[in-house]
Amino acid sequence: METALEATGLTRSFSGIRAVDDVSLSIPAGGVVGLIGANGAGKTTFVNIVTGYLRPDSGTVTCGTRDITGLGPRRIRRLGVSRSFQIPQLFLELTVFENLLLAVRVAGTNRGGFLHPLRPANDARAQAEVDRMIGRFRLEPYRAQPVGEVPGGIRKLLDVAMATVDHPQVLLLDEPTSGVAAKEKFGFMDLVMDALSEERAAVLFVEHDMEIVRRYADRLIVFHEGRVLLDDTPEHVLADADVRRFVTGAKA
Ligand SMILES: Nc1ncnc2c1ncn2[C@@H]1O[C@H](COP(=O)(O)OP(=O)(O)OP(=O)(O)O)[C@@H](O)[C@H]1O
Repeated sequence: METALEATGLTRSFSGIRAVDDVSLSIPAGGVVGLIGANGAGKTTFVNIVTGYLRPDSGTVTCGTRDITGLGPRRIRRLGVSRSFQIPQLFLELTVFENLLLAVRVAGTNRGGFLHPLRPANDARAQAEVDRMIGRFRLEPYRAQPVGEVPGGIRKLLDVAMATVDHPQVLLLDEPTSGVAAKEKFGFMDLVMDALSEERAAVLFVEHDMEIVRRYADRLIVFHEGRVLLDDTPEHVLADADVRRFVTGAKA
């Protein structure tokens, strides 16, 4: 199967502590992979390295056949690896439409070269891409509302939509359901996963909610103290004694 993203031997220390320690993993094109682990296991550090927010001390990251190790976040975004954040990074005074337009400009793979993110909204292609995302993520009712006035769940959805503009090959979602009301989490994930599947993006999502990983991941990777403890089907991983002991806290 074609590989969308591959990390090999990634290592990163902070003050002598190995937050990510010789991690190798791959995400197949179109795959949906969950990443779990206790607090401090290195999940966010891994996502930050892959998306260019942190440099690794050693190791490589490739997207398709392209080596993206150590490139900056914008460059990596343009090469097809995108992310959302645990706490959405949005402009609260701007509308949903305007936030998406900024995301399209920043993603800026746009055939004509780089567009300044704050240029007036006058190019048809960018607006068409925004309209496509508004439809894909069912954001039409909120289109003209300032983001500061929309519900938290809609902000999370908008954050994922902003990460999805311009056809990324791989999306890394950092705790997509944190901040989403418990009764809305499945509806939220159904919408997100359907949209990402339609976009044919591979997904790696960091998640603490085991109901969510069981339902949406077709493979699960477990981090423990910066290393890959297990990489298998959700069924096998969630039944594993070490995973129960170190991560999920469930009794064997
Ligand atoms: N910028 C930093 N400076 C110093 N230490 C850091 C930094 N970022 C992460 N760490 C440390 O690296 C280790 C891994 O942290 P990381 O945030 O990647 O874990 P995590 O699995 O994402 O945890 P959580 O589930 O709580 O978000 C922790 O010991 C953390 O304290």
